[in-house]
Amino acid sequence: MNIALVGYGKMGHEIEKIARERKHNIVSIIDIDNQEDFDSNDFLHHTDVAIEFTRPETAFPNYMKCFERNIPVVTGTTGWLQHLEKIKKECQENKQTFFYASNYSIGVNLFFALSKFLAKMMNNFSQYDVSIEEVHHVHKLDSPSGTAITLSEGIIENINRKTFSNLSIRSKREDEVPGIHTVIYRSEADIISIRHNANNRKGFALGAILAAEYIQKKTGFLTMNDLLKPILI
Ligand SMILES: NC(=O)C1=CN([C@@H]2O[C@H](COP(=O)(O)OP(=O)(O)OC[C@H]3O[C@@H](n4cnc5c(N)ncnc54)[C@H](O)[C@@H]3O)[C@@H](O)[C@H]2O)C=CC1
Ligand SMILES: O=C(O)C1=N[C@H](C(=O)O)C[C@H](O)C1
Repeated sequence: MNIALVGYGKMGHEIEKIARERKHNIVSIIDIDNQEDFDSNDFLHHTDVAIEFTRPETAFPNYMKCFERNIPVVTGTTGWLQHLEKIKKECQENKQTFFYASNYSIGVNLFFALSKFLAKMMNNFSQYDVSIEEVHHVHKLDSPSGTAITLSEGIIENINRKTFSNLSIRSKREDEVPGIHTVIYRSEADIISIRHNANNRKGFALGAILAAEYIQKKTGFLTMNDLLKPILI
């Protein structure tokens, strides 16, 4: 598979390593200083997928640049969801290919499923109040994290008494923490919590490559639910 990396920061570098281990080719690397490479021969004619990890405000313009050139996109950038409907429309009306996950780690996606299952049970136990905590490195630009937003959606879908306005999400920024997410249920009598703690960025990078492999010859708006459907209960 021929990959273009859009964004060559912490995630871009990690994805490059895993892509090469899996014998994929990196045909172009586009960062802030070489935007003209969106019109290079390699990007236009030799790219099977663009893997985009940049910044909240640059993500949507980058997606549009890829769509204008009919290049499929796998992205993990968070903090751009105000544009979600426009992206879905592009996929539907112009047959573009777009894969987004707020978190590509397989472990986090198991954690999402576990959190939904717990929320479904907690719908019957109103003595518990639920909240989310997330901790990330000090360089993170968006808050709350994309992962915390996905966790909150899974909880709100399953607990009738919970809405976006009464579900508390606490965000902390500390040192170089790759990402910790905790869902906490507190009652007067006890506390139940479940946590995912990323040791490094390898799981995010591998998941993004798996998504890029998965979307080959597919069109539409795709997520980890599509990728993991055969293996998640
Ligand atoms: N979905 C997931 O599993 C994960 C998502 N992320 C998200 O991915 C994004 C990137 O994370 P990191 O790599 O840690 O950030 P980073 O700050 O290390 O790297 C971002 C890179 O994008 C470049 N960039 C800025 N504007 C650009 C533009 N217009 N075009 C191309 N490149 C541009 C920067 O120069 C930098 O090299 C963040 O939004 C973060 O929240 C991070 C880890 C996992
Ligand atoms: O910025 C990060 O680093 C991460 N961002 C994603 C998020 O916002 O949830 C995924 C992961 O937690 C790392």
